Amino acid sequence: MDDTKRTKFKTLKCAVSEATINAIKSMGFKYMTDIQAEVLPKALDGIDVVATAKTGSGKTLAFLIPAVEVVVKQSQNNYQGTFCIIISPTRELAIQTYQVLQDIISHHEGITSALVIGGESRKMQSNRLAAGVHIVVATPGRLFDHMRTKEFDYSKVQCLVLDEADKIYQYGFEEDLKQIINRLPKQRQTMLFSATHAETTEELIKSALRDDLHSINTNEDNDRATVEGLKQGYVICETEYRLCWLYKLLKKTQNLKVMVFFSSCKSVVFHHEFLKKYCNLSVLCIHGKMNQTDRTATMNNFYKAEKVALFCTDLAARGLDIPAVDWIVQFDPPADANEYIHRVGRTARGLGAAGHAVLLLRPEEEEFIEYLKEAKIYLDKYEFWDKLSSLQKKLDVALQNPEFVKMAEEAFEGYIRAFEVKKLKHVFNLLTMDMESVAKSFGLKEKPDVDIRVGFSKKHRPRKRAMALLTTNISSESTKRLKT
Ligand SMILES: Nc1ncnc2c1ncn2[C@@H]1O[C@H](COP(=O)(O)OP(=O)(O)OP(=O)(O)O)[C@@H](O)[C@H]1O
Repeated sequence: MDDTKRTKFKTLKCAVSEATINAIKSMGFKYMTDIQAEVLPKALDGIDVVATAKTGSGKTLAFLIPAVEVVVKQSQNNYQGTFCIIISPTRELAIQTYQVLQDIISHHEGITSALVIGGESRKMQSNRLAAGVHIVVATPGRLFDHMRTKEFDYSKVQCLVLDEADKIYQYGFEEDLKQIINRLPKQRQTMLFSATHAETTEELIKSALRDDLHSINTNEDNDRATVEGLKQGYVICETEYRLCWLYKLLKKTQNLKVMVFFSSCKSVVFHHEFLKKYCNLSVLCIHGKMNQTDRTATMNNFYKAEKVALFCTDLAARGLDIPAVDWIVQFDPPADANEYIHRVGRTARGLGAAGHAVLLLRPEEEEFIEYLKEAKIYLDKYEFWDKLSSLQKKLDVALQNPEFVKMAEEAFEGYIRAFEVKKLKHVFNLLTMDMESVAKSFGLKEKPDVDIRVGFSKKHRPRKRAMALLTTNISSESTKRLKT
């Protein structure tokens, strides 16, 4: 859309304080994005809102502006206390939202805020909360911990924002969130934001929002699910050459900012160790097993970097707004279309932005492209490079280190386990997977001794049907193959 057809933030002057308008101006924004133009008038009127809009469409300001204005309205009354809570599914997203909030409130006098996330000092957070900060940005687990203490008085909360609502459930915070919602004052405004809509969101809407809510979905009118500025394609690669393909890609993109998605922490660790230490490439990594200090430091480095690759799990896929990411590489396939959308949403963000994405698939997985088409995601087929460098010598050096061998074996296991939880079993088929080739793709000469039928972690335990398949229906041949 050309800017002349867009609505200016200035038009909100009657409902938004001058300080907020000035803050938006200093952030460099003049026109509202579609979702902002739809949400802001309603939300500023105190109406409950459910908003679904593409990644990078500007949802953060669509809820932060009304949240700040709730506090501004209080300035005439008794100004002490927590009036707004914003809940994010991941610590990184909470940190980012908190930073944007600081940009807005820096133009206001006396509005206070706190960041309440896991991995950081409870005592310090508790002191901030006891002081009655106006706006709290939090992850659900830690927020609920504080709500069970006497120090945190949340009885004045008038506005609750649930950002990336479907993911809050998916990350296992369902119970915490239910308890939080039950404890908060019933007379409040609730806003729920997401880029994709999951069934669980419906349940949440029923339990947390008022009946006269306003529902906005700027995705519905579009004939494609991803943003216009994104050029996206896929590459078919034989399993055993996957690592060589990644190496070549990183060599070719050395002057760019790239995010590479993996399905397990262990896979991130293995690929990071090999490509950084043994291939001398410039690579960062982030995953859920790292401590919070390292996670934050890595994200800060990646924010600032102009050219580097970040290896990550889907922890980093949601909501993060990193400047100028050139390429999104999905080295391991996403679980479904929603996850695809969130991953590629880390590039081509904001009005008129551009970016690239590539999805790597094994030949058996090509049907996934049809499935994406049904979800209005259209990918070009990219040519595979005919020449890949052999990494065997480098791998042989690395494999002399027993710790590296352990990393490779764990990454192998992590890769397979990720398939257990994928819904599209006929596309991501564990039963027909050639485990020898998978082992080779982790540099291993032989399949490690991993029995994928036992020792399922709770999170990865397959549903009854899948378990029955694994234990009874499969032929002895495939049993042998599975018991790698
Ligand atoms: N009105 C605007 N004009 C121009 N750029 C904007 C505007 N509003 C937000 N942006 C920029 O667009 C980018 C994406 O915004 P934001 O992070 O809020 O997207 P989002 O919809 O929350 O995405 P996701 O679903 O991935 O979390 C940010 O860099 C932000 O600064």
